[in-house]
Amino acid sequence: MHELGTTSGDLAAENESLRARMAYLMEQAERNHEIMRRHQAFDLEIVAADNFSNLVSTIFRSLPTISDLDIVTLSLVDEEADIQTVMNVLGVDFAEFPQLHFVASEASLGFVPARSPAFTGPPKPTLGPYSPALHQQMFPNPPAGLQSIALVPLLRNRRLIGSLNLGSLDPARFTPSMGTDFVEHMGSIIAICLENVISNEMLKYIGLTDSLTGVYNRRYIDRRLIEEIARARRQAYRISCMYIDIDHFKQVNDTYGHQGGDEVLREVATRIKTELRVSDALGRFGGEEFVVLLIDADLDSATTVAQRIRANIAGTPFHLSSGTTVSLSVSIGVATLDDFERDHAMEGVAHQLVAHADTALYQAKAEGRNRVVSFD
Ligand SMILES: Nc1nc2c(ncn2[C@@H]2O[C@H](COP(=O)(O)OP(=O)(O)OP(=O)(O)O)[C@@H](O)[C@H]2O)c(=O)[nH]1
Repeated sequence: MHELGTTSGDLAAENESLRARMAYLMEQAERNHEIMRRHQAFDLEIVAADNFSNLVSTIFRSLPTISDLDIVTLSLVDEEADIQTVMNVLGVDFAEFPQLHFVASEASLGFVPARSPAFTGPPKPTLGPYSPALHQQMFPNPPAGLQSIALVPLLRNRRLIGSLNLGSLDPARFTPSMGTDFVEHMGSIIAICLENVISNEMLKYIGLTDSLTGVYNRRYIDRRLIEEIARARRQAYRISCMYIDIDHFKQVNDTYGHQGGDEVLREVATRIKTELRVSDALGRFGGEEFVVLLIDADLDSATTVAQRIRANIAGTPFHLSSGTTVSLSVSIGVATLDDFERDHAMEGVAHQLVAHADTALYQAKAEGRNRVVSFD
């Protein structure tokens, strides 16, 4: 009897403990389910991001919340700074993303020893304590009290494209003994999304720019002009246009060959750009003609900028890679949008603005070249 009583008491206690364990497991399962649900929602969100800015801002905004992290940063390999060039042209403001930085090589991410011919397998995530000396590059502005970190390699076709860097104030959040499946999965989705948006942005860039000089092409300038006219009307500011043509460019080609001509075109584009504001847009309209849209500039200020460009080109000879030096000049026509044009259709106004600048350019050529003429 006594034994039986003890046994049923034990059973009751065991039952109780099993129930508690069960409840705990259920709670865990629910929590895991919730985490999975949030991560799936995050995956969908980043897959839907249609450009570079949207993708990185989603990562930096959502990942700390859904993964309960204190800092998330991203290091991207950009060997020739192509990604940065393209994103700059497409208007990405990197100042908005202090958690994003670029490195010049895969090796500088630290996953692959710099000189390691023996390296074969893909790099694995690094989990463990945060060390300011080791992780300064990944966390340039770490939160106070950062304790543990996970550096997750971003791989595409066995190529390391970057590193997703996660940090926590909790020392137990990432430890070397932890499994890495979860962060690897996260890294692989982010890597695919990054590669996709970067390729898309590259295509966009190619469609809008001139491959020889890297400045915008005519298609972009035509489209941008319409947008700027609409904005200028709403916000009541002036836009002006410059038509620039290199004088006697045919002689450059005839004397120094097509390659010499191409070098001159690149250098002219670079010099024009140095005289412009970032809000202005420079395009090559084919051959040796460039067009500049000057935003928030009246005829006087546009003419002043044009004179600076003319003086820059005429004042400093061009050094070609063959060792030859060429002296050049440009002729520039300048025109501005007048207030009365506000009532006209935008396409017509855009066309007229460029045509006026072209007429002024024609006059500059007729008057002897190396000069600026304003349309009035
Ligand atoms: N190198 C190079 N030359 C080009 C390119 N596109 C057009 N050209 C050349 O640009 C020259 C334009 O010459 P023209 O239109 O006669 O004018 P110009 O010699 O500059 O004379 P003015 O404009 O009257 O001062 C031609 O020789 C074209 O072959 C290009 O992409 N690269």
